[in-house]
Amino acid sequence: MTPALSLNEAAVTFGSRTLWSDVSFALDRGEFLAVLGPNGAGKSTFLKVLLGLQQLSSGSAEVLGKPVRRGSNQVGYIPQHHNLEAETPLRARDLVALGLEGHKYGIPWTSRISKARIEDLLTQVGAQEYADRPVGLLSGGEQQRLRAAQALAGNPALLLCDEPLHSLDLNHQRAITELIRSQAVDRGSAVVFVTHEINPVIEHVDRVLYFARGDHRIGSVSEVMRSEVLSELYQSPVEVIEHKGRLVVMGEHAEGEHHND
Ligand SMILES: Nc1ncnc2c1ncn2[C@@H]1O[C@H](COP(=O)(O)OP(=O)(O)OP(=O)(O)O)[C@@H](O)[C@H]1O
Repeated sequence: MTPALSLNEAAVTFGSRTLWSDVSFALDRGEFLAVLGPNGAGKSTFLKVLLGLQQLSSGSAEVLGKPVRRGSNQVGYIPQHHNLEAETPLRARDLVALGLEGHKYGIPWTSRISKARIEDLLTQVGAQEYADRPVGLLSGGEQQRLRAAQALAGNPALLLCDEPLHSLDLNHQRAITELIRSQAVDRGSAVVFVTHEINPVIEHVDRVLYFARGDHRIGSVSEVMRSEVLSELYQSPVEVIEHKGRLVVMGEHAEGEHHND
């Protein structure tokens, strides 16, 4: 079967800085990839490449066997959290409906099936009680739950998530994680999940892509999240400790603390 996503010797360079290079792997339908790394390592840029918003400096990237392009309805995206303007003229349920294919033609396509899908998603993210309120008046966490529902509304083959649990309380972290997991397992979407904290999703993760210092590692959680692997990647001592099923990574450095040129 054609992979949901494949990269071949992909690299992004800004001026003299190589953000990352030589990234080659394929992600199958139903696979859950966690993307980790310190601030500025290039995680969001990786998602931008897959959204067709950032050109590769070299190599290639394909979604469902075709070169990446902007605005593909096969790709769902939960952006990094930011608050919507207070006067945004949309109700919560309209924001979710925008995730359906029909919005491309101006008006959300609200057949009975799509209405049912929207109601279902609103329930799953716990947004029923504020479904008719203006989105700009909702809290950051409430808006974030709607963004997750919106990204899933079109049943994307590839779901890209940029820190989707940010600003959510524990209960809603679990609800959104479960929604994303079921999109992968029950509907066969590939998931690329950028996060600073692997523990909330660790049981669902098939592979980890870890960026640091212009380099990367990819593999299963137990292959990548090891002291010797991350110490080599950071080129300084990093210790990975497992405690009651949680991973604690000690000694990680922010990207700004070194120069990789
Ligand atoms: N268009 C651009 N031109 C120049 N530099 C850029 C551009 N886009 C991103 N960068 C730089 O590339 C680096 C990686 O940014 P990116 O947002 O991908 O990091 P990140 O790993 O997602 O970080 P964070 O964890 O802080 O969200 C940053 O230093 C950023 O300033």
